[in-house]
This record gives sequence, structure tokens and C-alpha cells, in this order.
Amino acid sequence: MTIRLTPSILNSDFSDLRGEIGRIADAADWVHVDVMDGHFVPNLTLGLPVVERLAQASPLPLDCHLMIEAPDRWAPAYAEAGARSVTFHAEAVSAPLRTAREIRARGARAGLALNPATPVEPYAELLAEFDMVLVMTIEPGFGGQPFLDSVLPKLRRTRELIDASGGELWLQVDGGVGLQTIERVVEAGADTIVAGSAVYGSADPAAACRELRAAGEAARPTAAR
Ligand SMILES: O=C(CO)[C@@H](O)[C@H](O)COP(=O)(O)O
Repeated sequence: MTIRLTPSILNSDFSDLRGEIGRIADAADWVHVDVMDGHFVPNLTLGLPVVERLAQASPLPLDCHLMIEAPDRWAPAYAEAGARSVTFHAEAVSAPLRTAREIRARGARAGLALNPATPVEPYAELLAEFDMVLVMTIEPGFGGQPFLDSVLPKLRRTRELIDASGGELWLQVDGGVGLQTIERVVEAGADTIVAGSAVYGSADPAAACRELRAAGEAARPTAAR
């Protein structure tokens, strides 16, 4: 298990997204793009046309996190627009398997996101259909919220289920992750780290990425090194 860093551009300068991604290009692995529709979450960000242009302009692959209603209808289009990973929410989707297959059929990785109150167990048998599980460590919608320690037991359980499935799924965490909390999530089994304000709230986002990566690597369970 190596640590993957997927900084979120939610709190970056939306008038210069290409430039903002450029600031982390040498220090991050992916860029996490939060798509919010103002319905599934009470915030509105960007959609398909912007993702399509970013996919062409970005030096990092796009990891699109869809916080939208009806992802069954829209998720495959994000894969077609060039996102290399498309994650939709368990609470919003009607047909998770079909949607995951449609994403994969378009050459992207398929992710399943779980809100803090959503248990992972009902999805245990479906994990083989996915490339990633995203465990939210805040209520989705806004950056800069405090990390929810109450989600850690579910994160550990998700790691157990992934390991038991024998699959190669990534385990992503999103929300309130920074130097104060990364150790907790990595110890609990996360290998793919979203960080928004911890990166873009810093005067030097690339340096913030490097510090986060070093802290995450140091916290990796010994057996996984
Ligand atoms: O999905 C979301 C918010 O819903 C995130 O990706 C945020 O952008 C994370 O920001 P921080 O909590 O790291 O500031």
C-alpha cells in the first residue's frame, strides 16, 4: 500500500483552475474534482463542460467525486469527458452495479462514496464491481469542516472488507484531512487521501502535499510498507 495524494480543488481559485492544478502537479498523484449540483448537497460547483476542458488541460488525472442526484444518468458522461476516476454516492444511486459497469466500460475507475451515516456492510458483496471506496469523514458539501472521528470504525471495517474481497480497491478518505488527522486515517486503512484546505489553504500547496505524503507514509501500518 502506498499513499496516493488526491488534493481537492474545491477551495482553490476557480477563476484559474488550470493554474491551481499546476501548483500541485509535481507533488500530487491525482486531482480531486468535486462536482456538486445544489440538490444532493447544498452547494453548486462545476459540471461536465468544465471537467471536459480540465481533463485536456490538467497534467494530473482527474478524480471526479459526484455529489449529485441521479448519478445513474450522469456518471458515465464524466468518464466520457475524460475523468480517469468517477465516484458516485451510494445514497443517490438507483443501480450501483450498472452505473459502475458503465463507468468502467468507458475506461475509467469506478468509485462508491459513503456519507458518514451510511454503513458499508450492504455493499460488501458488490466491492468487486468497484475500483475504490470513498469514506466521507465530513458531511459532503463544503471544505474546511472538522474531521469526524466517529467515522474511523467504519473506515477500519471497510479496510477489512476490501482485504477480504481480495480485490485491488483503493480506500479513499475525504474531509478534514490534514497534518493533524492523516495519521488516524492511514492507520485505519486509508491509502488515498483527499485534502482540500490543508493543501490550498497553504501558501505553498506543493510543499503542503509533500508534508502530507511524508506524514501519511510514516503512519502506514508496518505490514503494508
Ligand atoms: O467533498 C468535499 C466536500 O464535500 C471535499 O473534497 C472537500 O474539498 C474537502 O475539503 P477539506 O475538508 O479537506 O477542507
